[in-house]
Amino acid sequence: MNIEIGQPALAGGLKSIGQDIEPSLDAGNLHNATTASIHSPPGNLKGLPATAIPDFPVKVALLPNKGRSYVATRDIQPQELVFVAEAFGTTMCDPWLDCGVCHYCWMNIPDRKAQIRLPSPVDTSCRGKPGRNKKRVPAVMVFCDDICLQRYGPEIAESLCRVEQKLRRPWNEAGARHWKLKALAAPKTTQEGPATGAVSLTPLSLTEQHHTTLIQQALALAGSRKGILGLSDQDLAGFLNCAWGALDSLIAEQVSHILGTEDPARKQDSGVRAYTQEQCEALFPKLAKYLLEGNDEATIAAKTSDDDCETIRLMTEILYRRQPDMSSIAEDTSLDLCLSAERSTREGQRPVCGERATFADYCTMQSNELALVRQQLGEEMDGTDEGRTFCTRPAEGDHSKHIAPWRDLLSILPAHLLDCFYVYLRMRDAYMLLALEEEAASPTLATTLSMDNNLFRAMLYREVANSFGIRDASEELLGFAVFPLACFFNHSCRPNVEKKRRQGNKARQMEYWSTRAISAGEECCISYGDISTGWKERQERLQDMYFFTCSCPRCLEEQLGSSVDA
Ligand SMILES: C[S@@+](CC[C@H](N)C(=O)[O-])C[C@H]1O[C@@H](n2cnc3c(N)ncnc32)[C@H](O)[C@@H]1O
Repeated sequence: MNIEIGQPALAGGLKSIGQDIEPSLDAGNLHNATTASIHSPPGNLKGLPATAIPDFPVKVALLPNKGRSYVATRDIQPQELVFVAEAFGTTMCDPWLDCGVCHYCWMNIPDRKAQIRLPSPVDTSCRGKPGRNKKRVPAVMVFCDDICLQRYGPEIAESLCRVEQKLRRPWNEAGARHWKLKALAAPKTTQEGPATGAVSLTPLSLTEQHHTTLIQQALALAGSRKGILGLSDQDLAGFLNCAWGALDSLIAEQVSHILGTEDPARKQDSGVRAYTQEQCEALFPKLAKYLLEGNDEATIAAKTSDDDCETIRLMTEILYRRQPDMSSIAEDTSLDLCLSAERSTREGQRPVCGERATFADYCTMQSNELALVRQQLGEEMDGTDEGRTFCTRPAEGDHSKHIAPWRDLLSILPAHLLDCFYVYLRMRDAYMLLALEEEAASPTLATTLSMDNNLFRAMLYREVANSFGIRDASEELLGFAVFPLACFFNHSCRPNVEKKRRQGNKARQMEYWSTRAISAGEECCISYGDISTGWKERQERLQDMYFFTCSCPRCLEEQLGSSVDA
């Protein structure tokens, strides 16, 4: 097996391929940097062979029009090991989950008899309500042996299987009827007058606002699809914060109805459950039905797609691996996306090391939210500005008139965002049901799986253009992995570094080797996938998948050649 940077995992799921989109603020601020600044040298190599990389050869620099990049701290010889990184989050493609590829080391399992399959045939983890039989669930993760399972983390593996089980539960019309949306009008004070466009971008203040107020604010920023495409980076981030904030506000409102927490008397009476299992199971399907189809007559998607499950598995693994460094990242879970470029620049100055990555390192990676939203919307519009139309007839018996403002917003949102909403609702549904099952048994689970839109987006849009495809010897794509500490290797069509996955029990580690002599101060680049194609094809692919065009010496030569030929 070898590994190469590949299509972002979302390419198969939420992301659909597009072209010719301007770089966003997330990447843009960094790209516009005018001076190259070289940052601190790397730290030690805890957990990795200390002697492997003497006199650490690379450090992070901020390069004009390229963002952060690794550059050589000294002359590097050909065939030198320059960096080692360990995977932080991984996700295996659906067809491979259950068929002899180890979830820890990604190798074919030589000894099928010794392999470990999770969940075990009788699912002891499925606690459910007292009196319910323990269910048999399909195996979704396979490990070579107990060593691989221990290295991966048995608790994480078990939880992933349980999340998967919830994700795969069917959402059906009959089930959704167990919950009627009980949306209330926005408080009078916040409804007065149209929004001015001066939107507060602080997520904390957003979460406290009523969803209809947030919708007004979003629509004041952009009332059409064309309007969204025309927004500055700052305003697009504000628009997205309002749209996502409205979704969270609506979810919080519905959850508080179900849990009875809007009623202080019921809240105090903690011994009595204010909700039924059916109500809880119906909540998110109902929301999806109203919001994403916008039409009470339509049917809801019965099951989460395999691709979306892949994305959610990756995020769930990251959430679990976040635990040890959660305290240091507490502030960052409510990221203001507008600040992400500034954050990234600042954090690029931290020492880079070969240590095991943390969630903070994950958040240091470049977010590609604005670039992807623009790309997807531009492609979808394809010259027209027509929104979707929704059935506006209120459903009988439902308090849907307060949901109606959603239709104005939903009719102009990029389809990509609706797909993200759907995945988010699926994820929140799975996490809520698991947390309710576990409320007595595992108080930590609710904390681990607590999720809001800021955390979801922080994880989702950093995976985009930063994950590596994992391929076997025959180039079959097995899955994706994120190596946050290696994410500063920029692309060149004439790379001077190549990556090789380690073998055996270090197979989650990636080595980066120089392919030729590199001078001190020179940029160290890998190639993002296939570079055997022609200049035009390469540029289209890089723009499409990574939001930039390459201007390496080879590209400049070939571009010149093609214009001379023409
Ligand atoms: C894996 S990240 C590399 C680190 C990134 N430069 C940063 O500051 O976080 C990939 C992103 O870096 C930028 N990038 C990589 N190679 C580039 C190049 N040759 N020219 C311009 N931008 C590049 C693109 O924005 C791309 O989406």
